[in-house]
Amino acid sequence: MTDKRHDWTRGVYAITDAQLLPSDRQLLEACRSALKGGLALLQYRDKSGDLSHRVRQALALAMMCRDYGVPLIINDDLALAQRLRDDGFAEVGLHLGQQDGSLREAREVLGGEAIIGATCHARLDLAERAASEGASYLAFGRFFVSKTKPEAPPATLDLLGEAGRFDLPRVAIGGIDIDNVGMAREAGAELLATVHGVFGDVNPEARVRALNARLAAYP
Ligand SMILES: Cc1ncc(COP(=O)(O)OP(=O)(O)O)c(N)n1
Ligand SMILES: Cc1nc(C(=O)O)sc1CCOP(=O)(O)O
Ligand SMILES: [Mg+2]
Repeated sequence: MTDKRHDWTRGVYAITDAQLLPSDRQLLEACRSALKGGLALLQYRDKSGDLSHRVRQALALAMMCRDYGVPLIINDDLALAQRLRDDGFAEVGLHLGQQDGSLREAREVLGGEAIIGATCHARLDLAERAASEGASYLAFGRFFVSKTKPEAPPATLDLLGEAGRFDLPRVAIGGIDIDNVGMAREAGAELLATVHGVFGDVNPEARVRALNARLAAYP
């Protein structure tokens, strides 16, 4: 029998953006389009602080992601991830940056199976710590010029090769797009995370397909 479980550890990791997708309708249409293109992971990233808005949008995305068999990752907010998991969305995970609370605590709360990612910037010491605290993947960046977060600290691609020693999926983030996704993959990133590379276009599905086609050249 073939194993049809979704492999979230390789491929395109799309991240939503409230400036690019301000309404519920825009967010949901764009995410459905991106999911049709074939995502490994989708992250809900919303800095509004409006709890009811965030719960409503995250719940709608969790339902949609379930239909496509793609894990939804909640940015920053352990309580929201926990709430969705308590509502039966067992595929919901969490992404934590360095200022977003304890990874160890998140692992305890969400359990051993949850996908929990960690921002490591350009630092292997942060990666080492995240790995020891139970991270499921390690995110490095920013590698290229980012429209979403131009102030993020820069990183160089050789870092990705060095991070292979942690034996966890490596995420490359920051300005990832069609012109450089192959370079980031070749340098060692299994997951290619992008906001503008997917949602900066009227046709996210076509963007994801194009990114996946580039990645297919690197088995
Ligand atoms: C996959 C991925 N990698 C890095 C980040 C950045 O997280 P963080 O440093 O906490 O910054 P914000 O996204 O919260 O502004 C991410 N979200 N996803
Ligand atoms: C959210 C985020 N974190 C980054 C980091 O380097 O930690 S770069 C970034 C923005 C990614 O958006 P885009 O694909 O449009 O550059
Ligand atoms: Mg954060």
